[in-house]
Amino acid sequence: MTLTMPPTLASLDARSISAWFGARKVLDRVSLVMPAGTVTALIGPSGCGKSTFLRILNRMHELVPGASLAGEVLLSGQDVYDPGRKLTDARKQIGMVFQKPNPFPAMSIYDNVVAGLKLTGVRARRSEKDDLVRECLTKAGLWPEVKDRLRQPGGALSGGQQQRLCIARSLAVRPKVLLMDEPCSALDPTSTRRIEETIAELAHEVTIVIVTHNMQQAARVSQQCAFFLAEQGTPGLIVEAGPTTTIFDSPTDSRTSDYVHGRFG
Ligand SMILES: Nc1ncnc2c1ncn2[C@@H]1O[C@H](COP(=O)(O)OP(=O)(O)OP(=O)(O)O)[C@@H](O)[C@H]1O
Repeated sequence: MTLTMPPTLASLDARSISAWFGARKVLDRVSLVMPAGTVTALIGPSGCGKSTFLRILNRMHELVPGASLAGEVLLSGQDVYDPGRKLTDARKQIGMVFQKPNPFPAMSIYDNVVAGLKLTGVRARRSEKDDLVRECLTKAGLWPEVKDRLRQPGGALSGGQQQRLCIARSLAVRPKVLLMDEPCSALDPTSTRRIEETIAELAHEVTIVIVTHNMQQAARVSQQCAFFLAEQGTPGLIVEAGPTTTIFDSPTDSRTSDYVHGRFG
C-alpha cells in the first residue's frame, strides 16, 4: 500500500440485514444504500438498532458472543462478509469512530495517528509517517493545535481534541468508509461544531455513516437520512430513508415526521 494515494470513493450497500442477540431479533431485513462521498445519518429512538446496524457494516457485530446476522453488505459491489476476505481487510476499509473518544492515552499524539498502520500490517518509512501524521491531523482539523506537541500523550488532549485525534487515527489507514457512532455525544457544543465541520470536509473523500440523536446535527451534516424504529418489542426496521431535506420537510410516513419534530423518542 502506498501512503500517499488518496482512496477512491466507495459506496456501501446493505441488503436485507437482520440481526440477533441470541434468540432475540433486533433488526428485520434492513436495506440501505449509502452512496459514495455522501454523509448518511441514521436516526431513531433509543434501542431501535442503529448501532447494531452500524457495527454490522464493518463486521463488529460478529464479535459479540451469541450475536448473529443475515443479509449482505457490499462495499463498491464486493461482499464485506465474503469468507475469503480477511476481517482486518474489512476493518481497514471501513473505519469506526466511537461515542467516547478512545485514543491510546499514554501513547503520543504522533504514535496514536500511526497506530493503525502496524495493526493492518503496513510498513512505512519515517518520512512517510511524518507526512501521513501531518495530513491526517490536518484533515481531522487538529494539526494547528498539536503540531508543536506531537510527542505529548494523546490522553493529555481535551475531549474534543481526543475525538479529532481518533478521526485522524482512523484516516491513517485510508478507509473508504468512516462509521461514526454518536461521535459528539460526549462533547461540548464548540467541539461538536468543530467535528461537524470536519465531517463536512471529509465527505469529499470518504463515505460517512453517522448515528446521531441530535436532529439539528443530522440536518446540518447529512445529505441522506434513514429513520429506524422498533415498535412495541418488534425488531428494528427502516421506516423511511431519503434525502435529508425530504425526511425533515416532507416525509411520507407520519412517524418520521413525529420523530424528527421531537413529538416522540
Ligand atoms: N451486546 C448486546 N447484547 C444483547 N442485546 C443487545 C446488545 N447490544 C444491543 N442489544 C439490544 O439490541 C437492540 C438494539 O440496540 P442498539 O444499541 O443497536 O440500538 P440503538 O438504536 O443504537 O440505541 P441507542 O440509540 O440507545 O444507542 C436493543 O434492544 C438492545 O438492548
